[in-house]
Amino acid sequence: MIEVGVIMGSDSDWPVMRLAAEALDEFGVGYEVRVVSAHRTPHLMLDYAGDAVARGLKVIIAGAGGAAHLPGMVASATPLPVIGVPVPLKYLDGLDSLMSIVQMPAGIPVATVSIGGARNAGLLAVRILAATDPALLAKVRDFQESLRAMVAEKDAALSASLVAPE
Ligand SMILES: Nc1c(C(=O)O)ncn1[C@@H]1O[C@H](COP(=O)(O)O)[C@@H](O)[C@H]1O
Repeated sequence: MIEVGVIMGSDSDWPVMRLAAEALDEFGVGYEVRVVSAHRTPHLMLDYAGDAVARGLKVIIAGAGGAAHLPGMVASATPLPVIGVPVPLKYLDGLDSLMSIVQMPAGIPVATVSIGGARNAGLLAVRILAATDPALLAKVRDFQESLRAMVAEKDAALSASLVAPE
């Protein structure tokens, strides 16, 4: 079952956006990947956003670089939650993408993650779905526990590597 749409303004965004897909894979969440651009394919973008609910999508992750209008425009044309990923480009280090995505006008929310933060976008989509899916929620809890265990392990290894004071 495809529940998440992972879309991006260009295939050149894929090296960043694949991190969202990998996170969804880890949790067994079904998704599709599409190149959709508000600037280059405005009619496709409106069709994609307009059909998303009928096609069974629950969350859309939209990544774009530069003048990144895709996440906000998709959010304006669908009632689904939209997570925006600012993709860093050669110039301006992704600050342009961040500013383009994060400062939405009141009424049209986009949940913006950090610059290049596609993994967190995938994990946030999982959490949104998990709110109404007890089995997925249990997986999120297990994942959180694995993070806690990882930190505890690193903490113990660091402590053990330090020379004890006289
Ligand atoms: N920001 C947008 C939009 C949009 O917002 O509609 N469409 C493409 N782009 C971005 O242009 C950058 C360069 O694209 P190319 O590499 O194809 O020239 C990409 O990061 C893409 O997300």
